[in-house]
Amino acid sequence: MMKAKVFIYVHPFEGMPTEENFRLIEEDLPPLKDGEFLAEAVYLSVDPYMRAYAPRLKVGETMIGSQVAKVIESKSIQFPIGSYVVGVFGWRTHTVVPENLPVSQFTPPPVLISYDGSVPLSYYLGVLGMPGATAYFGFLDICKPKPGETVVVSGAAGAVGSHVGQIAKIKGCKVIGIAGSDQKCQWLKTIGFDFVINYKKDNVEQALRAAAPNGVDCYFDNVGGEITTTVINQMNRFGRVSCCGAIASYNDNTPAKAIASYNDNTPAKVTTFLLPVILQELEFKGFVIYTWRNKWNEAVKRNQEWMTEGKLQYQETITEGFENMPKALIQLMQGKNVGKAIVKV
Ligand SMILES: NC(=O)C1=CN([C@@H]2O[C@H](COP(=O)(O)OP(=O)(O)OC[C@H]3O[C@@H](n4cnc5c(N)ncnc54)[C@H](OP(=O)(O)O)[C@@H]3O)[C@@H](O)[C@H]2O)C=CC1
Ligand SMILES: C/C=C/C(C)=O
Repeated sequence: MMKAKVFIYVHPFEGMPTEENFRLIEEDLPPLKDGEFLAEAVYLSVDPYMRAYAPRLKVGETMIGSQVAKVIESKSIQFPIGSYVVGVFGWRTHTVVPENLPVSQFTPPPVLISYDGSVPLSYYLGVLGMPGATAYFGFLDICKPKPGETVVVSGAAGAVGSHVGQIAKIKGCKVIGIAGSDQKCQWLKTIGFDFVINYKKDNVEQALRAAAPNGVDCYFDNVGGEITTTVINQMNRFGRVSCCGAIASYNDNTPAKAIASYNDNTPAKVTTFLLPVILQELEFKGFVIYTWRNKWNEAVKRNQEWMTEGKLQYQETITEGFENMPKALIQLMQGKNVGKAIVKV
């Protein structure tokens, strides 16, 4: 009988995730029924939404997450043995998957990868996967950048942010990245960002005024909190804000704190960006990337072309060993990843 290693969510998060929030168990897997396949994880994705989403899980449920897996047994014509698949199977080494897995807002159906060996399989969890599609559609469809415009990206050295900044350069924009270390800022310069701000060291308000003396036209927001208030207060009329993530508040459990500044959790502070939204007539749009599920291939194809053309650089932070999933998530929340965070089984 096949056994799976599985991380379950055993203690609800309070603040930063800890190893105690999870327990590693072994699960006996049943034999396959018609229409099912057995997926063996090769790489697992480590994403901020895991911290944000997990409070919706019941204690004892499998942690949510996606993976690239190899089909090692199959009773499904759609998913033959030897093929590779990307699926939201959770933090598990092995999974029996029905080919018609129920779909929800955060759990798209498993997708076969047309894998030719030209890039590592892990890229399908990053630049050629969900974060790559997030950068592509979340920036182009919502910010609608024009050549010559000034674009600010927060969380700039992460999987999504580093990609958005490079698309903005491809589109002829001036790009300012905000990230949490000098090492990250240095890397952003090497991949083409025009200006960088280390929000842990610099005065963001002043540094942004210096980098964008004519104001900001597009803001791709990965973090929320005080950085967002600061950027929105420097936006030009008819500017566009793509509200992608709010990681600055993911470790706060109370809704009031979750929308307020991460430094000064007074709910009143949140109103300080509503006036510029109104007076500058800004477009402010939140999104969940799976809404673009039916156009996914457009992003994969374009991102692949940009990589081949040398216009899109990509970096991963890879942690070895399935048992290190909790550690990798904690490190991501601490800002220790550069580019896409991945666990190799
Ligand atoms: N709407 C959607 O459909 C999607 C949304 N997202 C969101 O996009 C954002 C980026 O995701 P992704 O690129 O995968 O993750 P990243 O690779 O950017 O990793 C997270 C980074 O966030 C930064 N960070 C952590 N805490 C804070 C804080 N308090 N304030 C500012 N920055 C912080 C850290 O970098 P640093 O050292 O710079 O602090 C850390 O490395 C997340 O908010 C995520 O939830 C992602 C995918 C889809
Ligand atoms: C699909 C991912 C969503 C967030 C908020 O990270």
